[in-house]
Amino acid sequence: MTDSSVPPGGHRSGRGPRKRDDKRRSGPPRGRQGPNRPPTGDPAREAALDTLRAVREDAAYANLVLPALLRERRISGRDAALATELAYGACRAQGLLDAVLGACVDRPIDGLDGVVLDTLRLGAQQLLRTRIPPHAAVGAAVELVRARAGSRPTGFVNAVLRKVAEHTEAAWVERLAPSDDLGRLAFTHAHPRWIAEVFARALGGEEELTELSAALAADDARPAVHLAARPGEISAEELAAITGGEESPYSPYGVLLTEGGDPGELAPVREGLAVVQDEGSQLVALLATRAPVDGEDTRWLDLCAGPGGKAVMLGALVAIEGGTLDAVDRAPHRARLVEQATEGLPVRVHTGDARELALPEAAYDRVLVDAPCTGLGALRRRPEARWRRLPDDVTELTALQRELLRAGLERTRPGGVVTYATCSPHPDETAAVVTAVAAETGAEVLDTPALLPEVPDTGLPDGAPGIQLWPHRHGTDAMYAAVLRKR
Ligand SMILES: C[S@@+](CC[C@H](N)C(=O)[O-])C[C@H]1O[C@@H](n2cnc3c(N)ncnc32)[C@H](O)[C@@H]1O
Repeated sequence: MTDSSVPPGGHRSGRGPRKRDDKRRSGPPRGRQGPNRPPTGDPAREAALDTLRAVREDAAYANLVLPALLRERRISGRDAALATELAYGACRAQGLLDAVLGACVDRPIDGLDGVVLDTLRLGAQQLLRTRIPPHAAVGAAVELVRARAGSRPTGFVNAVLRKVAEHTEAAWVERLAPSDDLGRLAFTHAHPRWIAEVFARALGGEEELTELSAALAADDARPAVHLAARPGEISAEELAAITGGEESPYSPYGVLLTEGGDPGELAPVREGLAVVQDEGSQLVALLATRAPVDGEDTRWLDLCAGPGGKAVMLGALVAIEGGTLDAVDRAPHRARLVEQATEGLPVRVHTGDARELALPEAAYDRVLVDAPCTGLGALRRRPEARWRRLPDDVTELTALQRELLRAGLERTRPGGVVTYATCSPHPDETAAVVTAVAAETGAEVLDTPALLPEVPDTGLPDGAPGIQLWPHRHGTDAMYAAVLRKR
């Protein structure tokens, strides 16, 4: 199970999610523009528009809304691919599209009617970031807004999109981008400036603008889909042969899918022999098993396990050792997902706060703390997230991250190891947490890149502890991990 398939419920996926929204987010959008509107004969753009509305009005997650909507409306094949490209593309590029639209409209675009704004974003996305011919993009937008809001806004939508079409994306960037290098790169690759600053810090400073440009570009592209073979059940070679994919470059369990389509429908996934999981997550689970420990190595603990992607791999690997894994999650629905994902493995699932749960102290040989984080390393998978996250989200999370890492160390026996991981490269959530907790507790931070020697270029700048994976370097999410030994 990838982090992308995670039903959002933790802190990682979106700003201040309200629990009661989870159900609504996972279903197709309803309401004014819901099922009763007249069809336009353009199911792909209608689905994309409904997704943008749900994201804007309900703070929904595009990667949950759209698939549900495609299923419900039985949209498949080319229409499904087009709906996905347009909806996710418009969400990803929202800041850039809004800047261009703002230059074409003589009033603040925030004040526009919601349907009109969504239609304009969708139209601008097609004009600037796809190969759809301009007349087709503008015509489709006009028909869409006519079907949703009547004929009144059609002239306005037509006129604004014609202005957008006067320049290419590159020419708009030339006109509108901030003049400083970092601001320009952020604008060019449709990222908020603060996130570009965080990436620059994680890469070692603003001097390295070529690498920052590559990082932002890779983060703006759709991610590849990887499967993880369940250790002991099927090899990556067999899985690749069955699925027509390719063995992943680094993970011995990984398969890169080369064909489109719903990976959940593949036979090995349906039969529980493989899960959809980014190669970076596979490498973090693998890393957690790498540092040698003296003596027994059969009691493992996954303190933040939901929805269970890494718990499946750890459970399968500890089974081979004849051991057991305790898996904890605070959110009951995510703990249930861990139970489902690890069925048949020697895994006991506990629901509760990892900081308080009555688990044995100083008892585990290996512990994984895959902490809730901003998810800035998996923005490729959450199309709208980069515009929803705020710099302040980090402060709230780092206190929890430190407490969870401390809780992990308390449960570890002397000589045992704890792997701390985030799917964020934000230095405050990664090396800073590890350095502070190691100093407080006396834990030894191990040379983590040396534990994963087959993956190149994982070291952090200035000798900071841990490994950092990157989409532009490794083709994975930007996962961070560090291994500590309890003294
Ligand atoms: C990054 S996700 C874990 C992903 C998981 N390891 C996987 O590979 O599928 C973080 C998880 O921590 C859980 N969580 C947050 N605070 C927690 C706490 N205090 N105790 C236990 N779990 C917590 C969230 O519910 C979320 O499921």
